[in-house]
Amino acid sequence: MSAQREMKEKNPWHTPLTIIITVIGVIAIVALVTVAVLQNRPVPQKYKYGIVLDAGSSHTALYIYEWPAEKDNNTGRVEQKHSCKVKGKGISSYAAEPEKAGMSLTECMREAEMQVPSRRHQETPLYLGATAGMRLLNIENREASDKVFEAVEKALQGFPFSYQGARILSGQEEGAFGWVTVNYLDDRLKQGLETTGALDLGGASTQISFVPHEYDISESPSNSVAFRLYGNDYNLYTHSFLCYGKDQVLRMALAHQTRSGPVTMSDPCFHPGYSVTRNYNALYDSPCVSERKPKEAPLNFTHTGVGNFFRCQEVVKTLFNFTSCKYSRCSFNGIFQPPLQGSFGAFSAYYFVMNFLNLTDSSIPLETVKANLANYCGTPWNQIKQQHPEVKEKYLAEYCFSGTYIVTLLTEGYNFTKETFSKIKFIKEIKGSDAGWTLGYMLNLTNMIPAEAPDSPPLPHAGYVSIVTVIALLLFILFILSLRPIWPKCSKKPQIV
Ligand SMILES: Nc1nc2c(ncn2[C@@H]2O[C@H](COP(=O)(O)OP(=O)(O)O)[C@@H](O)[C@H]2O)c(=O)[nH]1
Repeated sequence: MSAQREMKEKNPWHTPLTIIITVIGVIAIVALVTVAVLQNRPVPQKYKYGIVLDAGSSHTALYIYEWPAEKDNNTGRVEQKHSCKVKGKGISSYAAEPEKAGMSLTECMREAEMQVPSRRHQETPLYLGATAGMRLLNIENREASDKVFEAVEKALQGFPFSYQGARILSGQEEGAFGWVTVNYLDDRLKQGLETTGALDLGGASTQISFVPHEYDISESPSNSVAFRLYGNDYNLYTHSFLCYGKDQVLRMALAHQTRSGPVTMSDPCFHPGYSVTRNYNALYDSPCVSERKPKEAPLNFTHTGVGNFFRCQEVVKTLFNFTSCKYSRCSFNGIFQPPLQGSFGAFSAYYFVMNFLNLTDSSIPLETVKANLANYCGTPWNQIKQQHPEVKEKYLAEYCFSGTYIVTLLTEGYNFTKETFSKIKFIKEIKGSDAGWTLGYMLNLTNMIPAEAPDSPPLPHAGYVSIVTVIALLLFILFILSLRPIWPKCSKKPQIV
């Protein structure tokens, strides 16, 4: 009994100093790990927002973008949260009644108020960018264009967002920002990968943008945009062809075929059996065709379809001028274009048309695309209407023309061959965000893409916590080992000193 008590008293583990040191050691380690975990735990995500209105020639669309609030210092990913198609036509069509241009935006703006949390309203930038429709109105009637902008500004300022202005984008900006959007969404910029070219087809203009190999920038400075993004330099070639969007090019095709002012016109770009009455004044009411208006023409003409893809291609080809080129090489209309490079993303009306025609699959050879179009154009109008009762007649009637124009523009205009044609991907969106200039525009205006690569933390959160835990455990084991001289000896019999 007394020997046992003596053993207890002499057990070095039971000295008050050892107990205190052990307890402090354990508490310190637990505290260290807890602080590391708590400090670095993922907090519930908070977002910031930006709104861009794309005032196109045929319609206006509103896009809401969001990105993690704590990472707006250039590292957070910006994504499209919501989009809204404004009912009615593009703002340029309200030249005669500008207030209605402003009013037309109200419904989508109200949606935006609901989509963006109210505590973020005041800090959310709101931009409106107008493209070729307003470029044309500005050429045609400057005063009317200014009035439309006044009405739109007034309407937008009535909403609680941080209004940053409405302006017409230059064709160069439209092309370049479309390219930024596609490559940003594909993560090509941050990773410094080879970039994808961008092909955008609107109603009133069309853009081509890509980074060429060995491009001599001095040849045509107006077609070049230099960027430094995430530490990489890009020399982008871009060109916007005003009047070569699909609605204006259709006007040009109709103008070409009615230049003698006939009463009836047979059009290979429309289906056999198609027939509508068109008004000469309405057709020629655009700067893209106004100079071609026949001197003498009746009020109306009957537009009938013949449905012949190859003859339609001949009509479309007459709209491109291949005769003069003062550069080493040109696309058409005397515009410089370096050799095509790499893969391309084709969006906007390229996608609408090719998707309707079931021709978005890049593995379909160019020859098959043409054969399918020839077959489609030759199908009687009645049959087409029966097959697609859900599609708006205006769109439906024009797919033969638009498809023929797309193929002709790409091959004859931009010089895509049967090999390079397969490098075009017809896309609507990338990772949930629509392809188009709006995202690139906002990223640029909010400085969300830095010129230099941002410093990234050396370790991700999980790695950091694991390392702290492992080090803490090692320290604890080391501490226990350091107490070895005072460990009790291992023996069956209690040792009595
Ligand atoms: N088939 C089809 N065409 C569309 C649709 N939405 C727009 N478009 C057409 O696509 C073209 C692009 O229009 P828009 O963006 O307003 O032109 P931009 O301002 O010249 O770039 C126009 O010819 C529109 O008629 C759609 O949902 N389906």
